[in-house]
Amino acid sequence: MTVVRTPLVVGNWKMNGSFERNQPLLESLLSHLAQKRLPEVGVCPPFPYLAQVGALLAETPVRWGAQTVSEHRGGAYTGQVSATMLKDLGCSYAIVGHSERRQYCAETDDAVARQAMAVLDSGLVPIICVGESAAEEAACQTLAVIDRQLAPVLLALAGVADEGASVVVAYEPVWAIGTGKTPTPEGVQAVHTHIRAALDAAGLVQTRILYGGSVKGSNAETLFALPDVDGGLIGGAALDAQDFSTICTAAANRLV
Ligand SMILES: O=C[C@H](O)COP(=O)(O)O
Repeated sequence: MTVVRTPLVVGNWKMNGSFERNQPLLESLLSHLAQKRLPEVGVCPPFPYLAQVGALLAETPVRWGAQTVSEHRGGAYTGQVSATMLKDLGCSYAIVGHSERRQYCAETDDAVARQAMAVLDSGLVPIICVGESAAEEAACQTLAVIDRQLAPVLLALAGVADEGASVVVAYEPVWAIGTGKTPTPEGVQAVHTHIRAALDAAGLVQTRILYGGSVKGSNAETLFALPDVDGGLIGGAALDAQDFSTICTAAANRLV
C-alpha cells in the first residue's frame, strides 16, 4: 500500500519579529506564494505575535503555530502557555523539543513527550524535534541519540497509533542549525530512513518527518527530493519571504 503524506514546510521564527516587521514579511510571503502549487505551509512566531500573525493569515493557505508549549493543562504554572490556549489562538501546530529548548531550558526527553501529548490532546499537531550535537555526531552516536529522544514519544503514542497523521517529527542535527552546514543528502536520508522505520514499527505510518538545519532556497530541492524527507523546519530562511517561498515551492514537488 502506498502511503501518501502531504509535504509540510514550517518556518520557526525563533525570537525574531516585531509588530512592525511581521506584517510586511507575511504580506510579501503571501504574494510570493500566490498562484503557486503549495505544500502545507506554517509559520511559528514568538507567543506575543500569534494573534497578529493569526489575523494576517486568516483565510490564507498559510497556518500558524507556537514554538513551545507547557506539558500541563492549566493551573499554577507561572509563565507557561497551554496547548488549549494555543488552540484558542487558532494555532495548528506547536513545536516541542527544539534543541534550543533542550539546551537552554533543560527540557528532557520525557518532558518533550508529555508536551507532545498535551498538544495532541488539544487537537493541534506537535512538531517533535530530535537531533544530535556535534560531539555526538563525531562519536557516531546520532542514531542512538535519536532513539533515546524518540523512545518516550513512541511509548506515549502507543495507545493512539491512529493519530499518526497528526504528529510530525523534525530531524535537526544541532550542528547544522544556523551554521550553513548540512549533512550530505545520503547522511540526511540515512537518519530519516532510521526514523521512518521506528515510526512505521509503532504504527505511525502517516507521521511526517521534516529535515531542519540550514535549509535554504538553494538546497531545498535536493533535500526534499530524498525519499523519506517530507518537508522542512526552517529557521533563518523563514525570515526572508523570497527564500522561504522558494523552499515551499521545492516541497510542493513532492505533491502527488
Ligand atoms: O527550527 C529551525 C531550525 O532550528 C533550523 O534553523 P536554521 O534553518 O536557521 O538552521
